[in-house]
Amino acid sequence: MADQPVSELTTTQANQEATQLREQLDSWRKEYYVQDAPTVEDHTYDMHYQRLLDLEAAFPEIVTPDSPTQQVGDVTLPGFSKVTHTVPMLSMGDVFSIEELAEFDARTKQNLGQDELEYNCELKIDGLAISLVYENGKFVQGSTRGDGNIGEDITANLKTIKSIPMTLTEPLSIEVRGECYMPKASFAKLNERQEAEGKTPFANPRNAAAGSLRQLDRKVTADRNLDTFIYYTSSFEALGASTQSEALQRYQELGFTINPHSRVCHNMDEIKAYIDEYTGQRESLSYGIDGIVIKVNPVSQQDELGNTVKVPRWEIAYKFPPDEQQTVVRDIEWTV
Ligand SMILES: CC(C)(C)c1nc(N2CCN(c3ncccn3)CC2)c2cc(C(N)=O)c(N)nc2n1
Repeated sequence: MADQPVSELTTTQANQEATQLREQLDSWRKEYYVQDAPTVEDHTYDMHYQRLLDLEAAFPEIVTPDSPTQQVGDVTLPGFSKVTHTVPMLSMGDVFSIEELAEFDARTKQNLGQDELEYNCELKIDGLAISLVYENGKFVQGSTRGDGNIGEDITANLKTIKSIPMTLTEPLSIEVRGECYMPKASFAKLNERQEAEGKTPFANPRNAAAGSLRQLDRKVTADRNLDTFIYYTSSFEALGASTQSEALQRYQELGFTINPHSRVCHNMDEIKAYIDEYTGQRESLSYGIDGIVIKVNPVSQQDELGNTVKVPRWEIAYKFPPDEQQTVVRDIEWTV
């Protein structure tokens, strides 16, 4: 039935197929949103969702109020209230080769009318983005990135993470962002326990961190040994920093944990050296990284470049090739 054109179906047939689709979609949503362990690609989910939309459009009488098509917007888990990010949490443009990175460098120089730029290079931590809000130096709210505009309030869970300060060293009212991640050693221990208890192991540290953060029971989160690196604030004026590298120092002074491997680079050669160094160190780091983030260092130039609808023009993520091809791609790169 599923591949029969909707126009050839009877109402009964459409209703039967729609009911099956709703059950299938609901179970996939539960895997994705509740267990953080999806078993199908987004594309598969989207194809079935579109089929249900087509059926319900052709046969409006079969629509049910609990149909996934009737739940508007991003589904938040029961028990987590929504948080609207006052400054949207943008995503990141990404490139997969040094050549594309050189194009980003050339384009950015041209946009700024400069022939030399200062970048801040950072490891791209493989965790999930969080937002932390402080009022007069007190932690008041924490949330997930969600869809960039609306996330889930996970304040109680974030309070169990040792690297998140409840009080800053200065009474600032700021919102900061960073990556919450699970160290590799904690991930291995957690999966041993999952298997020992007959539970499904997590696919990777990122899923484990997401699943641990979005636990309704904060005691479970507390037991997962999560950690954070802070890298951004939407309240730059409150910070008193004029570059990304100075801002990182300020986050540390305020009591946050920052990643110790950031480096100011002045040209593509220095950026390439940084990428090569940390491509080689990847396995030895105690946490997962999936690339390098290159940011224009002066905030004034970041503001001048601005953002597109989805991503800042002043930063790019260089993504490592997927593990299985890593050695092959790396060899080719060495001959370049
Ligand atoms: C604030 C900016 C936009 C410059 C920014 N955004 C980031 N991200 C955005 C996209 N994010 C995202 N997440 C889920 C879906 C789409 N985008 C996840 C964080 C950064 C992530 C890392 C990292 N991982 O180590 C980092 N050192 N710096 C970042 N800087």
